[in-house]
Amino acid sequence: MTQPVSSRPTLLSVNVNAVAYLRNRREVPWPNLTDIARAILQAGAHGITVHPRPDERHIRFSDLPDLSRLIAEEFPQAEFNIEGYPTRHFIDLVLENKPHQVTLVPDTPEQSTSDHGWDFAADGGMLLPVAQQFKAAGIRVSYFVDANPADPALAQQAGADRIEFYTGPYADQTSPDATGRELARIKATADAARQLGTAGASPALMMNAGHDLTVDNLPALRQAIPDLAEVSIGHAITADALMLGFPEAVRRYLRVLGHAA
Ligand SMILES: CC(=O)[C@@H](O)[C@H](O)COP(=O)(O)O
Ligand SMILES: NCC(=O)COP(=O)(O)O
Repeated sequence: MTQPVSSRPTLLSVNVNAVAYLRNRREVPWPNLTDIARAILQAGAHGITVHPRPDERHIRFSDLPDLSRLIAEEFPQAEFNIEGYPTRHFIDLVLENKPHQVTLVPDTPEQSTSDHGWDFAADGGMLLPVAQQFKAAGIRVSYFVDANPADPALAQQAGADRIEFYTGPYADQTSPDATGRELARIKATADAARQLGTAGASPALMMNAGHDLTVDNLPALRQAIPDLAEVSIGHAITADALMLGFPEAVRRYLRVLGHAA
């Protein structure tokens, strides 16, 4: 079995959907999404994630140019990651706003939040030309996947540069046994992704993770996947920020992810 390469620190991308949700309660421009994203990046986070949904219930399509410009002009080393289902409108939004990474998620418009990864047997044929279009524009493609060892190879066939583990089933368990079983599934899927790097010409698939991650459930996840490249975290870090402020909340997550912060 291919061993994890190293236990390098995992990068932190902060999802600002929840901040936009709060702003949208009123017809006022605060909390200001750009100012919050700036504070997050100044505190040391490595990137900003947004998941615009078709009803614009949190991220508005008009937020994307502002965030893209903030990163390009003030934090050129940071990563902008846009998540979503690849409708024609979403594809155009991504191409216009040129993030470093697009994470394709199989959510239907009415879904309240993400709750599963791609079914590559059903959707791989549709996804490949979409991935090729993004890659031709210089945008890295990541697919949201369930913990299933068959999926990394299928994701790669569908054009993936990376996969993002859907960590809800791991994070949301309440018994240690069930948590351990979910973690073992993620670990087996990570092993399968690493194997792709040894299978010949195909490059290794790097691994991201996200959904319901917290300072409490991250350490075991990192121990299971020492080469986890990036996590995107929104709901829990925003909850922490309400108590601590974003700069201190970001620094707490950075410490848990192996960074000196
Ligand atoms: C893909 C994923 O797990 C996150 O993007 C999550 O779904 C955030 O979306 P909401 O903020 O709309 O719940
Ligand atoms: N890709 C996952 C993400 O961006 C944030 O998910 P959550 O922390 O809000 O559950």
